[in-house]
Amino acid sequence: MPDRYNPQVIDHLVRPRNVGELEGASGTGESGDASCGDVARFTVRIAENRVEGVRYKVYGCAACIAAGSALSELVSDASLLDAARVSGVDLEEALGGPLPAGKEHALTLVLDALHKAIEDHWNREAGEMLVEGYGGLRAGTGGKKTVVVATSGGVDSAVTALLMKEAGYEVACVTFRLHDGERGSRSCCSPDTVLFARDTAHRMGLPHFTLNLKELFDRRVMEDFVGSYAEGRTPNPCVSCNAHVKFHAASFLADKLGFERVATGHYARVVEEPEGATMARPVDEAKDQTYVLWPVPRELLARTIFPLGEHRKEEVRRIAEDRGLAVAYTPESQDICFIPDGDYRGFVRKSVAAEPGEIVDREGRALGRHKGVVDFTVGQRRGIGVAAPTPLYVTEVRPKTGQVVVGKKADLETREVRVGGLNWFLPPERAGSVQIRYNGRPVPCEMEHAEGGEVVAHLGAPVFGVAPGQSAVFYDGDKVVGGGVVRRDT
Ligand SMILES: Nc1ncnc2c1ncn2[C@@H]1O[C@H](COP(=O)(O)OP(=O)(O)OP(=O)(O)O)[C@@H](O)[C@H]1O
Repeated sequence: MPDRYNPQVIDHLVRPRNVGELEGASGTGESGDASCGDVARFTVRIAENRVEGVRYKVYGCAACIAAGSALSELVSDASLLDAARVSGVDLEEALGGPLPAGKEHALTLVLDALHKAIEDHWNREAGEMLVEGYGGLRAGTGGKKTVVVATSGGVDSAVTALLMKEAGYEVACVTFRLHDGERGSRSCCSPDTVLFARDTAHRMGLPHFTLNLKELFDRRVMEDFVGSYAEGRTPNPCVSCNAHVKFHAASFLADKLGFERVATGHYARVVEEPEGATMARPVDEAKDQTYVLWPVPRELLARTIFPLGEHRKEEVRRIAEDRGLAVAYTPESQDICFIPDGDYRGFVRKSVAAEPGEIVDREGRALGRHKGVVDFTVGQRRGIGVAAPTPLYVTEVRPKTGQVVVGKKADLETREVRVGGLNWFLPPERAGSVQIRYNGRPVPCEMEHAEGGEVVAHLGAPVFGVAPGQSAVFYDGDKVVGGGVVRRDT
């Protein structure tokens, strides 16, 4: 590492390019803060996926000023995809080689400011999509080999992007800012998920974009999660995210870039049936995510690729290792991404005022008191707080009266389930079995149509502890016929 600046750095210092603020910018981004000591600000004007104009300002060290200047030069008049592909290594090259020790952060700082400006551009383009979700759903034609890959900074999505690239696709990566609980959203200098995902994309030579979906995620996923507990339902936030957020946002970006397909690192397969695209269980049964993917709209599924559906998790890690991806060793993600400590009751309690109420048996006899229905779900055994000779289970939560009903395990037995909010990939008549838990086994079922477009599934074997709000997913062998949400009463 050199102990002084290269001539290229000095040149950018003496004659900084593109300094200032752009009039009529379509995006503005800032990175760094007073605690880092350096702040970089980029303004960009993007039209028809080209960077028509770029200006930057830096308050900070000489390395940051020179890096800002060099970056602005690299992306000026470039296609948006090329601009989003510029990596720290490219920038270093433009500056004549490595910066002196302790100055490398300049590269990350200015790149982050540029990417935030592009993110701001998308935010302005997206408008309502960032709050309501994307409405322009359509299938890809499958003609052009172009794909937007949703990358989260983990091994699965990184390998997805790599496999798509190796299959001859033109790939653009996108990372969504979903909530503040994720690693990152802090300063540019912290180990941030977005920075990591970007760096991973750049190391594969791929462009990377960021979309801020916090408001959409808050409305469609977190509020639903909290509200469900308050109403005595058992929500699945991954299902709501797949229903409204990830796939829609990836499709929005694909449409803006003129790309045909979208891909994620989910373990599932898309298969063609005479009726159209449907989903099937993946090769790696232990990683099967079809249970949480049922609400993906059919139009979107038709443009979706799940390359990991053909691989086992061990292979995915091996591919990452073989290709030298740093993500090869990232840990498995936790259950609920926005509750990193796993204390979801605590999370819900912060948002809803819990009212105390009665614990009763099936006949309505009071057995004790509780501090709020939000603390209970159907099937729960622990933490009921009532002594009994045989184990007690929560068999029903009644939010209106504040009652929690408890009983024996046998009382949890369910033989029929009413399901609404349905999304079908195949004709409902093809459903031969239904799965009602993420890690549950499918049980044979017969379907009866009910009022309001809902169905009642008559189960061929009893299922214990079915809670309203859970997903019920119908299968024909390993194919997903459709899915919906368990209603309170049959
Ligand atoms: N914040 C995010 N931004 C972009 N894509 C995301 C994000 N979170 C999840 N995804 C996409 O959804 C897929 C499944 O998400 P899940 O939370 O199950 O991650 P995962 O199996 O741990 O995958 P990974 O190893 O890629 O993090 C990811 O592989 C990725 O394609």
